[in-house]
Amino acid sequence: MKEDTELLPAEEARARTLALVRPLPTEWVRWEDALGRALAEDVLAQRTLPPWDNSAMDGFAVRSADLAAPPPIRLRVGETIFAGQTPRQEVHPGTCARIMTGAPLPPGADAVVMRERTRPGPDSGTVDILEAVGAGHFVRPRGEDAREGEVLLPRGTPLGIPELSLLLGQGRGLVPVSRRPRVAILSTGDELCRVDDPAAGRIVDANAPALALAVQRAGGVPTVLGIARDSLEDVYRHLEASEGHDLVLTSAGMSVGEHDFVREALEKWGVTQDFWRVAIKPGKPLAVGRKGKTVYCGLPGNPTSSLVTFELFVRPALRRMLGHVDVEPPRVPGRLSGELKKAPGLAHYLRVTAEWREGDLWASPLSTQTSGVLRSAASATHLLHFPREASRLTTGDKVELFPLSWGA
Ligand SMILES: Nc1nc2c(c(=O)[nH]1)N[C@H]1C(S)=C(S)[C@@H](COP(=O)(O)OP(=O)(O)OC[C@H]3O[C@@H](n4cnc5c(N)ncnc54)[C@H](O)[C@@H]3O)O[C@H]1N2
Ligand code: MOO
Repeated sequence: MKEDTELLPAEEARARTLALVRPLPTEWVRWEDALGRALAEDVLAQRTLPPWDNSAMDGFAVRSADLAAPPPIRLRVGETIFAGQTPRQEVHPGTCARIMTGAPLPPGADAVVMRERTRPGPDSGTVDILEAVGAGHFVRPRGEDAREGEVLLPRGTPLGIPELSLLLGQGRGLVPVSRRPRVAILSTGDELCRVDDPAAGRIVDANAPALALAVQRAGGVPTVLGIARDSLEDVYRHLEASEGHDLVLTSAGMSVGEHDFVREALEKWGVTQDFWRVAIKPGKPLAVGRKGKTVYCGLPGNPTSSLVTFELFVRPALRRMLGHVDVEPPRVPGRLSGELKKAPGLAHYLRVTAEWREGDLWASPLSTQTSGVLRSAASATHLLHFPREASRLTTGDKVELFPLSWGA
């Protein structure tokens, strides 16, 4: 890979990463597997919902014209209509029907008076209506939720619970979505051992499992390829198992140390590097490239750096593969609680805890911000963006906060 000493601004690095990925091919999945994914096609309504005008309340279906006189107005009560029944009688002038929520409005009626606004009449079979209501009152009109043939939800719609409920209401248990990205994860480092095979003097590989969880939470299917030793040959040998994946994440070996072989191994494996090194802290030595349809992200080894770069670059790429339209990391306005200083040049993404106070989200940076420390990532709720060229922020300054997707 070509040495490139230019540091890319984070926004540009994200745009270039996103330019390498496309939504993956469509598959039809059952609703249980669709939550959090995005619609791969426009979905048309195949039924009109509600299928008929129906009552929004338990009460009486009336002719609004009967209620022109000052209340109380006495009406004769005909049939009782429950949800799921078909009315058998027309409501004639001077009469009404007892009706339950969801039951179809009987012919002749054009409004519903809720039960609490009535009282039984003196004669059985009569009711006194205590309020005058206009046509349409407490009537849920036919087609209010959906009309057959119209676009119910457009392609790219994120499938949350109401969207899936809407599709289920249409009788659709199968949903078109982009297939889940297959993501290979490779840790590198002579110092590493596996968590189920710990060795004295070694560092347990926490990055690959953490990234696997992050991939899973983002909607991808992770495969951990193991731990490669710090040699060109061993990293290359492990990369052979990355064939057939949509995305490959490597961890560590990205810097300029004498054991940092990952970029060289990626180049030998045939990956064309798009960029290396981003003007951010943590996460500066990130590299992104492509081989065929597979995108390779070389993440820095420090555990916090690997999670932050996942959040800022990898997760948006996974979201695009999953067919989401809105893929930028979400951000919210906040205010800084505290003082911050740095040299211009790198944008810092600080681990903060944020709480709502007096109408603002106040962010307090956690005391340790070094990339090697995971403790502060563990208690952080947001990342605070301290812009590249800024050198000082003080209490009350407006800041951009990135809510973290990695927490519980
Ligand atoms: N001369 C320079 N040195 C460094 C620079 C630089 O610009 N010039 N950049 C620093 C930055 S920033 C970072 S970030 C790190 C990234 O280094 P690498 O990606 O090469 O990662 P390593 O050096 O191999 O490891 C860093 C650190 O993380 C631990 N680690 C690695 N893998 C795992 C894992 N799977 N699970 C848990 N912990 C892991 C590793 O033991 C090291 O402590 O480079 C700086 N240096
Ligand atoms: O950018 Mo590195 O990720 O500070 O430690």
